[in-house]
Amino acid sequence: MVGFGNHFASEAIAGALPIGRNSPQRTPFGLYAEQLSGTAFTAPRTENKRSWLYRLRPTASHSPFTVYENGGLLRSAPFDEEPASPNRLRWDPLPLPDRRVDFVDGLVSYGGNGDVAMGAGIGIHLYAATQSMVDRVFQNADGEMLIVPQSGNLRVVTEFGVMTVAPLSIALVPRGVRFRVELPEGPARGYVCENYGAPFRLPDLGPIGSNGLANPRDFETPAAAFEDRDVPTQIIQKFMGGLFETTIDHSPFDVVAWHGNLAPCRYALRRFNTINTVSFDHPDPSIFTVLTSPSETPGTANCDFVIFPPRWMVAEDTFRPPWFHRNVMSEFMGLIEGSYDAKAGGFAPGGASLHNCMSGHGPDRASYETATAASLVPHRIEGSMAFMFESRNVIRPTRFAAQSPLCQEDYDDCWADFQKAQLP
Ligand SMILES: O=C(O)Cc1cc(O)ccc1O
Ligand SMILES: [Fe+2]
Repeated sequence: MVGFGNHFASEAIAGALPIGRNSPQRTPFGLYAEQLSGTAFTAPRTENKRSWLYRLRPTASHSPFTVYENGGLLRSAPFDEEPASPNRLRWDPLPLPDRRVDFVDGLVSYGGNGDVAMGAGIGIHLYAATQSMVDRVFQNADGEMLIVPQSGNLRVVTEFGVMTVAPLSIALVPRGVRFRVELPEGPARGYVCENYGAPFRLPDLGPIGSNGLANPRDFETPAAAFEDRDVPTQIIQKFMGGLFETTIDHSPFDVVAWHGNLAPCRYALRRFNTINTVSFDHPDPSIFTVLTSPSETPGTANCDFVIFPPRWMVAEDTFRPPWFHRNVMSEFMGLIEGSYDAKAGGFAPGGASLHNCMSGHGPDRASYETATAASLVPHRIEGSMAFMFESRNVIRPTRFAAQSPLCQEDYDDCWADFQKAQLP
């Protein structure tokens, strides 16, 4: 079903969805009606998100959660394992584990900001998984999950239905929605932005007008699909930064029908309507925002999800790659495929970089030299997809990220030995 944030109605069995009311005295087939809220009941109508789920058994029926110790590298805000540092960081790609690890156990946190307890900030994770989740599901009370596959297809089974998500697509799973990640074609790797703050939404378009960037109808939400499987199923819940587990005696993907505007969706990044200069100068990358999680300060995002898709570069008398800059916002970047126009080397698909508040960065020396010498004919950037999680607050690396051998010790060298400008 298409449309970002639309009000959908879907039933996997005809007649399962109550008509004209949410909670009739007796529901069709004796299904259990359950409301899932994504915003406060009293949030303004334009922001309000909730869905009604009609399921074989109530979610409420379960025994207490106990601590889940997976010894893994998943961390949460506040990110205070390492002292804050203004240094620029870049990482080689995260290798696939040589053992059997699923999506949940394969999450490795690189950093983040804010505080889960305050519902503010983000957690940034990479995943590297070699096996499907089997009879276990994940539920995140701390935030919604923006999943950015880099290699390997994911089959994301959710309470609302099933989505196949391939590299160059993203999936957005709302806070609290249970899901299971299967790897239908083998190992998978990618990035996750765990958003503790306001749910991601489409950015305003201002003078761009009523179309462009990510168009609402290109977001796809699965139709209702359910499992009627009475097998022990482990629920792993992330709550206030910790992982907890309980086991129920059936699949929680037992939602036969649902309606509402809170639901998972996927989006193919190649559908992005990239808008850029047709005259001169390199515009600010906000022109490439796919989704934004606003903060309380207008125009100052808790997180922007920004992509750098294939596009024509036509700017005249312009240094075309990203310029040198110092940004009040903090920038975590990843690369899905190809190469990035500000970095001639060292930023590989599956790798990552972090340029925090006021840290000088920009084109490396090789990119600078190429771009200042290039003939400014129309040029197409092809086969490349970088992205950025850009946040109003400093992104603190985890101990793993700061101390891992993947962290490139020589990153600063890419900006060494620029020739001094020559005055007349
Ligand atoms: O630092 C980066 O590479 C991201 C970025 C890209 C761009 O086109 C302009 C500014 C910016 O921060
Ligand atoms: Fe930048």
